Amino acid sequence: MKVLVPQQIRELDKRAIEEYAIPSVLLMEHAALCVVERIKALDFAKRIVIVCGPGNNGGDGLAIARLLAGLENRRVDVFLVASPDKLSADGKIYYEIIKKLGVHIISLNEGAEVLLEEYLNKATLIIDALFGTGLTRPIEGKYRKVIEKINEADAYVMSVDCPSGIETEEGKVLGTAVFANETITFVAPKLGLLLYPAFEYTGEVRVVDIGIPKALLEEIKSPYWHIDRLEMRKYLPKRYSRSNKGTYGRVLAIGGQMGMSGAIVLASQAALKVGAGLVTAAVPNSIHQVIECKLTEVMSLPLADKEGQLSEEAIQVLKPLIQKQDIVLIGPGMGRGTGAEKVVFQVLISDKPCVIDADALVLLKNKLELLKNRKAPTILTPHPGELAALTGLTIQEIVDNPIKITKDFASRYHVTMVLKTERTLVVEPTGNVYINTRGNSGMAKGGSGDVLSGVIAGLLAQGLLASASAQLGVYLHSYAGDRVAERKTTYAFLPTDLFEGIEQAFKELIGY
Ligand SMILES: NC(=O)C1=CN([C@@H]2O[C@H](COP(=O)(O)OP(=O)(O)OC[C@H]3O[C@@H](n4cnc5c(N)ncnc54)[C@H](O)[C@@H]3O)[C@@H](O)[C@H]2O)[C@H](O)CC1
Ligand SMILES: [K+]
Repeated sequence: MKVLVPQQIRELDKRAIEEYAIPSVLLMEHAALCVVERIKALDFAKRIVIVCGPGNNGGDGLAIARLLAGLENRRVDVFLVASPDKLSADGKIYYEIIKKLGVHIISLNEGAEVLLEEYLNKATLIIDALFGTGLTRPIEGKYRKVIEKINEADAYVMSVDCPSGIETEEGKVLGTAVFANETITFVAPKLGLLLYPAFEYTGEVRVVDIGIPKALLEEIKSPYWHIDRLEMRKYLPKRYSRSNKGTYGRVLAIGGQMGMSGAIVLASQAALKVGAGLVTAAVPNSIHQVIECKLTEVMSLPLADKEGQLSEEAIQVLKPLIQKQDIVLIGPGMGRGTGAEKVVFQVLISDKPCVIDADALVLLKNKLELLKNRKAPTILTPHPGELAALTGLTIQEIVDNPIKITKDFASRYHVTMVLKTERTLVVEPTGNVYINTRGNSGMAKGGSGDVLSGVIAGLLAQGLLASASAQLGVYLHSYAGDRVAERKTTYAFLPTDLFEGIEQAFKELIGY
């Protein structure tokens, strides 16, 4: 799904009004209807407090109050944190209506906070309509107090368009912000809502259509996309009744070292698990026996070894072997010795599509020109630490600016990047950015990344484009993680459990 920045939402709004003659108040009414529809689905929402700010977000809140006022068994109280004569034009319309309807409105001037606290404590649902996309400066004074009171209350909090205090372009908290249980956002997901730290405030995000003409939405260009089920279904590689193992691609997975046999086992098994036809794990001789014991369906190959890591001599065997593969995965558990570095060089100069992970990423640092000159599709799967090693930036710089830095790297070296964080990004060389919102803290564990690189490699081997392999891989992996966490909690799951989760992820994606 397309993700937009607030300025684009304003543009859509303006064009809907000017080019389609849709009165702005109609959009507000539509937005309010969507929120009320959701409120009606919440049985506990009997005592509702709506907190309204001065702009159109507050206007939405007043429009919601009008619709709720007509419902039985729901008590509605409105707190207006603005003087009525300074409301937006549409907000004023609703203010006049609800006043006439007899809705209980409390104007929140200095000193009325005690009253607010009293009402919030009795409420079962708080509607946060203080600020939306029009927030321009840090929250201070009475607004800060109101947000603090909302956060202290026990009631369920539903934010209108965004949690108040969140800036919706970069996802920053301006001063303070509402912690919502859910956010109903209008028109499209706003970029900021998907990013850190905002996503810790939004709760579940629901996107609703408020009647902006479809043609306008389709026309508007955005480099940002949310990785969601509908899109991912389209990427599922085809399975043919008339096929054999050669149909689904050969993967060579290079990695492993003494004391790290698990990483390459996980990665190579993951490639097979998502449908690749034939997978070979190429490992240093000293761990080959161990690998043979651990692997059943994956083939293995011992390579020349020096002190438990791959040695330079491994290249003689690897060079012809790479030519027989459809794709190469390199890095999991490989180590960073000089032999490993030579092997990375060999893969880079090959004409095979490849997935580069873990230690191999760090070894790329002095080979960036080779990376840039590759003709075959290349996918890099760093976490911020590995990207820091690759770029010479600090981890903090990457965490503060993940989109820009990953985009710059992807376009400069013509590679598809998968930046692994709690909001994993897939970035194409063209600059398109795909954001994943699934996954959980149970996946922050050694071995998870190895499964991911294997999954992506297995999809790439089946003929998907690099970006599609990366997006679908990230989706399946994080979806699997969420299913596993449901069964085992985020504490007690192991990356090997992801294999079972991947089965569920496929089933639900296919629609079994
Ligand atoms: N197409 C749509 O998506 C529609 C969205 N709607 C809603 O409108 C808001 C955006 O409304 P806008 O009036 O532009 O902004 P806000 O309501 O967020 O507030 C602006 C208001 O607040 C003042 N202000 C800004 N920052 C601060 C601050 N830190 N402290 C105090 N005051 C502040 C600013 O000066 C303005 O006066 C969108 O989110 C939707 O909820 C429409 O209802 C329908 C179409
Ligand atoms: K809000």
